[in-house]
Amino acid sequence: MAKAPPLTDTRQAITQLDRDLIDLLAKRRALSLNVALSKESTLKPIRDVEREQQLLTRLITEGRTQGLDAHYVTRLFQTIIEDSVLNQQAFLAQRANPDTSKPAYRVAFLGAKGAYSYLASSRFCARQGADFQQLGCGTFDEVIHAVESGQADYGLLPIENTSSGSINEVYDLLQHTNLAITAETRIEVNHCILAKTSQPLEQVRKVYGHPQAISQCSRFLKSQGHITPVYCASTADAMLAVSESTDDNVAAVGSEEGGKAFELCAVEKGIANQQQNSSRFIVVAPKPVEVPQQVPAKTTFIMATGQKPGALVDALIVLKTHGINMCKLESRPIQGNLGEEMFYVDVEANLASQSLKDALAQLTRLTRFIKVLGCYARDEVSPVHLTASQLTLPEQGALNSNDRPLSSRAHKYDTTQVQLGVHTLGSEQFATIAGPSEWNSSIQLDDSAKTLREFGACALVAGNSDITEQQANQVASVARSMELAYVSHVQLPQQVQPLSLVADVFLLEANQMQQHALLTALGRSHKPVILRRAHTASISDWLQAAQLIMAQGNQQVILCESGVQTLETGKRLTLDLTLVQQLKQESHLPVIVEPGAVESNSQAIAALTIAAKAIGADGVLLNVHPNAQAHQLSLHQFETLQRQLHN
Ligand SMILES: C=C(O[C@@H]1C=C(C(=O)O)C=C[C@H]1O)C(=O)O
Repeated sequence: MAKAPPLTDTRQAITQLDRDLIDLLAKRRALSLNVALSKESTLKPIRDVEREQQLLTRLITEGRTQGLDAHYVTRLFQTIIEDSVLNQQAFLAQRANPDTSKPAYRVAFLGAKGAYSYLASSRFCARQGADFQQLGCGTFDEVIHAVESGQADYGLLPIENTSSGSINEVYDLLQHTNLAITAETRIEVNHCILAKTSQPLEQVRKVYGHPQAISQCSRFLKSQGHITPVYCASTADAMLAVSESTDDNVAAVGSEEGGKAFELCAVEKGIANQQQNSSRFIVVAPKPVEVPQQVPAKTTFIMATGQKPGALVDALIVLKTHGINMCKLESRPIQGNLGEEMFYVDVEANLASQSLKDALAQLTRLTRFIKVLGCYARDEVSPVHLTASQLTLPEQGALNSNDRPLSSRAHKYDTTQVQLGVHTLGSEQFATIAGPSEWNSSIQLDDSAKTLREFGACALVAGNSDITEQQANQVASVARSMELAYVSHVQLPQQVQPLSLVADVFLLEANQMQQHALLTALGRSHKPVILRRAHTASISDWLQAAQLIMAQGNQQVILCESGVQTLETGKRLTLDLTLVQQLKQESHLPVIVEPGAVESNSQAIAALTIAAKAIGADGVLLNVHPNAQAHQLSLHQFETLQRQLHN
């Protein structure tokens, strides 16, 4: 075997490479400011998605020749591009507002070093290229006062969190200040349990935290019966309380990064109810700013409509007729005017644009009160997404698709039939694949499987993609004893072969549809694959993913429609049943639907299942559990549904 070079030498070489990377990144950033300057004179928008797509596609191809994975290259460059866009925006915004530029900003925020507001403030200053002079405050009121009195240049206030929602106190304060909103900034919130010493979680007795932080982690904290939550005025206060406590078994809720300011260590990470948890902050200043037209802008205004029926609708129609997109609407009681509401509206438009000027003029005629709180640059760069075909390259040895995709009716006319236990999927009969996503005991799993079998299910699916090998074996043996096919989740390419020994069918999560290596490995296996459509993928992306599997040899692909992302805010999905017909015309692959992915209500799940059958789907995938919760059916509801389906 070749001898490894000395560790210190290799590390030195890596350190040097990292330095070069930093140099290169700084050079790239400087160049992007030149681009911003040309866009300033040509009035071209900062964002150029087409250029980003070309750039990513080229980098992916180049990366591949050097053995770098497409997703790795994409992730890296999405981050680089995000920085480049935000940096260009801040640069042009400063040039448009030269009097705001200073070498250092005094920023007032809630709490002290370590708080999320502190992290957001320092990020805001860094983006503007200014030093951060911190002015920690005890309340939101004090933050506003610090800016109004001239003690601070800017105030930073959290306005909403993806998990706990809007921060009412801040909305209420905005009604009474003359400060303007001049910027927004967003930070990822990664809540941890922070203690003075590294210790097992079981030893922690008390957890200090800001009420917002505690509510964002309510599920985790409830599951830890031995921990009592204690409210503090800010996250920084919570950390301070822990660092000054003589009791080692108290802890704080906060970010790992913030905890370092108090020498606290994370004894548990990722404890928020929502995996993706971010907070949006607004920046307030004495004077409003202008946003250059090349920069995507947002404007916030408040209005009180009359109390007659439809007054709010009338106001919103004004935005619609001027082609203005509203991205947030919040209402708060008007203090002192019982029963009256003030509406806070965020729109994606520049205050300098004619359409917003006209809309606001019309609104002043309709409302009893209206005031613009500010216009500022949008702090959001949604990453460009490449299609599956851009992310993948044909593999050597793979079947050549020519111009007839392997999934198409042009390639094969007859519907593909897949054997699932005793059932033939793709035949005239509608198939039911069902099972619990979790179970408490093997008796419960056994009983569930028995009912499912008795009422016509042909395959058992249990657990989720985190299922352990032991659990998979348990489900497989229950399925076998009931003559049900075992549908197994699979996450990684290396699991495909060992799981093939127990699984009858593989099931992919929607977000795995674009995982090239996994699809390739499944294409080489001999077990049918249920391919869920990614929630943002088009039909052609979906069939491309099927092509990838089929090109490796495995022709047994089942398409599973589990909803596409709508244009609604949040993560709302919609299930387009008309698509089943379209798919069945285009493709010979069997199609099943998963209504529980988009509907939480059991009656709606049942109705969608019946509709799916009526429209020609080959089967359904259902989450069935003895103690059914949202998105699930109880065993009894399953039984009723099956009777309806087979009548
Ligand atoms: C730098 C530019 O501006 C933006 C940033 C890009 C980048 O960092 O590569 C690419 C396209 C634009 O969205 C550009 O237009 O070239």
